[in-house]
Amino acid sequence: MTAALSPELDVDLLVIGGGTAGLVAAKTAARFGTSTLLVEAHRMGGDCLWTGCVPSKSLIAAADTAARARSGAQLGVHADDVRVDFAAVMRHVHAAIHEIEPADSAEVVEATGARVIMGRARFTSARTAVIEPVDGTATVAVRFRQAIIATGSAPEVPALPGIDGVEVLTSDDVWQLTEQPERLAVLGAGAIGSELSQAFARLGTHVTLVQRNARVLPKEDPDASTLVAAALTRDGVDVRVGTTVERVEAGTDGRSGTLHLSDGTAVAFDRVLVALGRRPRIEGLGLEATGVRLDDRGYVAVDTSLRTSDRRIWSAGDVSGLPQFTHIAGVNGSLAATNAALGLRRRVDADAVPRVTFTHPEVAAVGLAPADAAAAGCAVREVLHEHTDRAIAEDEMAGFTRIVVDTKGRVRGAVIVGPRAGESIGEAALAVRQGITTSAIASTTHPYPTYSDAFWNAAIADVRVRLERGAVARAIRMLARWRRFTTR
Ligand SMILES: Cc1cc2nc3c(=O)[nH]c(=O)nc-3n(C[C@H](O)[C@H](O)[C@H](O)COP(=O)(O)OP(=O)(O)OC[C@H]3O[C@@H](n4cnc5c(N)ncnc54)[C@H](O)[C@@H]3O)c2cc1C
Ligand SMILES: NC(=O)c1ccc[n+]([C@@H]2O[C@H](COP(=O)([O-])OP(=O)(O)OC[C@H]3O[C@@H](n4cnc5c(N)ncnc54)[C@H](O)[C@@H]3O)[C@@H](O)[C@H]2O)c1
Repeated sequence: MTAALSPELDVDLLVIGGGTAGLVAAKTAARFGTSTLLVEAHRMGGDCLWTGCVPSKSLIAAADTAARARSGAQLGVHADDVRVDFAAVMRHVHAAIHEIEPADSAEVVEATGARVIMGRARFTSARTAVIEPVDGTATVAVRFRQAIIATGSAPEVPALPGIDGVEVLTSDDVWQLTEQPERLAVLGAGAIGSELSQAFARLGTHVTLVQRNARVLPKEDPDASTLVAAALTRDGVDVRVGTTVERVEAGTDGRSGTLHLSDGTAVAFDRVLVALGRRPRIEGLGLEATGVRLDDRGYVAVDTSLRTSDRRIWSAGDVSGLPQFTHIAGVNGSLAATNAALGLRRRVDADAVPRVTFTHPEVAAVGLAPADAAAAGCAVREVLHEHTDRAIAEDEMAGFTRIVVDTKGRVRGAVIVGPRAGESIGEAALAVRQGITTSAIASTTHPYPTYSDAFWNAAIADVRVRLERGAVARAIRMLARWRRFTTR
């Protein structure tokens, strides 16, 4: 059928997907003067805006407010009878989405010179695609010189025995809840499971978190996992690690039920939220008509310049199999567009990419992990937040700032656990990216009292160690002796 269509649009660059990666890619290319077409099948803004970062951080803001009010007594403030109005919390969540939505709109993209079509795109060859517009109007055929696949990822719901009998929640639809579940079972303690378990518990839901791995947030520093697990437990989450779901027994309403776990225990729930990872959104994309190959996990395989195995097709964002964060989607969307539009071969930055899990305490990391420091010939310096005055003042001492430093004194990585760790990690990312030394950081006055002075003090600790050994130490001692001698 599509073979009979004559091309109606001829563009330099076709961008498929209007999430963060696609939006940034289209705007970048259009600003270069490249004729650019962005196609979005559902909603401009993608997952971050509608089902990801924005709603989750808005829910977390409400949950943190409730938790702060409840723990105020420790600081002498009694906010008795903290009451959560779940419907109002969800109104806040949706208000935040709608406040940000205009920034990701088709109008904003079109203002850069790109064209936007709301529709589903499918490749018909390595140079052509068809678009089925969402408004049901006639299919549009497109000829392109370059294309960027930015179709994102979707929640993975594994075929656990019995799960089909229950209407599960995922990060796609949990935002449509109108009633607060009394008992919520959360499967998976990665970023989504940990953030949402804590948020729902702080809002008053009884949450059971089931994690196959031996610890929550297994991709993070083990000490961060320990602190987050303790915080989840303190917030009332029933944390079950090292166990998995053997069978789901559905209740009569199709939503509630019982999880039968591999450790022999059972968990009754009113709703169950599945947060067991993501899968690439490539169904119906027509990749078989192109030379695009997939990696062993089924994601679009790209080289370091984000080019796929089809030389005219590039990919950015979650679907490209790189770490799934909005900032990476944005940076790589820009990079793919630059390479595609200008014929450059700029490379992705894999070393200095920060990530933050917005639990309380927040867990932020960048670069070389402390656990890998010794093997790389690096040292680890640490400041416990029990020695950070701002943390003491706020009664938030469960946390630490750890930096990884190479033999030349350059910061190669950092892990920060504590309130506002996500704000502090930016400085560490700059240091890692630019090869900044601990002495440069130590000689930069940081404001007091802040959480970021823990990063400063970790750098100072490293400088102190360096000054106390080897030639520098000998030179300092000689200078001091000389000074004593000359001022006798
Ligand atoms: C609950 C949750 C919380 C998160 N929190 C954070 C956070 O705090 N910080 C962070 O950095 N990251 C966070 N993330 C991850 C972040 O949301 C993603 O990494 C990011 O949205 C990926 O952007 P993307 O452009 O690759 O894909 P998406 O945003 O998924 O956009 C892809 C778009 O492509 C469209 N599309 C798909 N197929 C087609 C087609 N054939 N034709 C046309 N259009 C198509 C889709 O409709 C979609 O709009 C979170 C994710 C979740 C689920
Ligand atoms: N703050 C942020 O930046 C943020 C927030 C949310 C999501 N995200 C992104 O979204 C991605 C997906 O998040 P996610 O949490 O769905 O996936 P994930 O892969 O991070 O975590 C899934 C967890 O489920 C566990 N698991 C797997 N199978 C299981 C089973 N059968 N029973 C029990 N546990 C099982 C795994 O051990 C793993 O820890 C993240 O990797 C991240 O890139 C980022």
